[in-house]
This record gives sequence, C-alpha cells and structure tokens, in this order.
Amino acid sequence: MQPPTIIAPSILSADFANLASEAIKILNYGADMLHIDIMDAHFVPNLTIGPCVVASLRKSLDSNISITPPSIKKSGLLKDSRTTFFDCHLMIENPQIWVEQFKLAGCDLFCFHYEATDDPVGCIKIIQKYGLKVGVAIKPATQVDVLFPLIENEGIDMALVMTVEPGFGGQSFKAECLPKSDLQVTALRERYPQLDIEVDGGLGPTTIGLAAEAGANVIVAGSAVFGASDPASVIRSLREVVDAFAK
Ligand SMILES: O=C(CO)[C@@H](O)[C@H](O)COP(=O)(O)O
Ligand SMILES: [Fe+2]
Repeated sequence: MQPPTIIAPSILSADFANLASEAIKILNYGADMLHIDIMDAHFVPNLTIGPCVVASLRKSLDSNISITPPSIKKSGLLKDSRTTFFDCHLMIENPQIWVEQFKLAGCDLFCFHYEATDDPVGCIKIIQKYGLKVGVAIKPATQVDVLFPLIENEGIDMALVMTVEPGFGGQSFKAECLPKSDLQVTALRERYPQLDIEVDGGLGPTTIGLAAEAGANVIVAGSAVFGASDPASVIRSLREVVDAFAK
C-alpha cells in the first residue's frame, strides 16, 4: 500500500502580506503540510523568499497550530516535536550551500532539483547530516531513472515530479509529464510502493485524476486551493481522488 495521501498547498499562491494567517487558515481547512517554494532568479526566472521568511513563518505556526494532521503522523515524515511540516522546494543553484540556513529557519524537508547541482549525492549527504528529510525534484524533461540510484543507494525520502516548468504558480498542467511511459510517476510507484511521490504544478480538482492514477500520494496545489472560494472542499476533493486510486 502506498504511503498516506498528503495535500500540500503551495504558499506561493497565498497573499504574501498576510502569509502567516493564510498558512494557518489553510491548515485549519484540512491541508496536511505547507509547500514552500524557494526561487533564486538563477535556476528559475523568478525570485521568492529566503530563510528569514521561513523562520518567521515557523515561529508563528508553532505557536498557532497545535495539532499534527493524521496523515503526517502516519507518514513518519515529521520527526521533530513541532506540529506543522514544512515541505521546502528549492529551485536554486548550489542548493548544498543553503542547507544549514534552511535547517535553522525551520524547514523539515529540503527538496532540491537534480538539475541544479553536479553532485546530487553530496547534496543529499549534507541534508542528511543536518537531520532534514531529503527530497529530489526533476523538471518535466528530466528522465525519471536518474532518481533510481538516489532512492536505492542514498535513501531519499521523497521524489518530486514537476508537472510544469518550475518558476511560477498558476501554470497549466502538462498531461504529457505524467505516465503512459515507464519513466514518470507510474515507473516510480511500480518500483517503489512505499516511496512518497510528490507532483507539483497545475494540479486541482480537474487535473488530479492523472496524477492520482499514476500513483502520486503527495499533491501540491497552489492556485487551485488559495484561489478557491471554498478551499476546504478543494482539499477534500483532491484527497478523495488520490485515496480512490491509492495502490
Ligand atoms: O514549484 C512550483 C512552481 O515552480 C509550484 O509549487 C507552484 O507554486 C504550484 O502552484 P500551482 O501550479 O498549483 O498554482
Ligand atoms: Fe513547488
């Protein structure tokens, strides 16, 4: 059985002037974790937030959220005594030099891009040395099999398959980035039944079916959740579809 379904709203689509209250609101609506997109204007053509914003968010959430969602408890991802899991997606060059700062800021999972470093194994070892969970992300054009040795030999905690080119929220979902071939999410799920497989980009109630059917269990959704008039029902419907396809 695949790991629990986790719905991870991307705060990139939140109102940045009210980031903490937006994050608290979305967790109270039923989100399982927060997906935090860090962009450096080099790896991707956009610039978002750095460790000091993550640290402020951490402080606020630790004092305002008292319950860890059941799926996060069950997943075993959250090792700390804190309640809210910060899933940090780093779209930055030289990710390895930022691990310490994001650890200190309160990040739980450090997910870097395979394409952003010449030494993914070295980067994983640094992340593990700092006691963070490790995620490795691939852009749509990257072959999924580059992840196999990292999963098998380095014990990464999550694989992130991008369903749009990284850089911006609110883009259209690319169906061709999901399975059919054995090189995408289906291949990962068939090979690694217990792995947390995250998909990110253009996902919402009308596009979740393909990702769920392929075997993704961690669903990032930004505009579909934060832009909804009823975010709780969007979160619920995403969860229902993923649960229905769970392998
Ligand atoms: O990493 C990224 C974009 O690079 C994502 O996390 C997006 O922020 C998701 O937003 P939507 O596509 O769901 O609006
Ligand atoms: Fe992301």
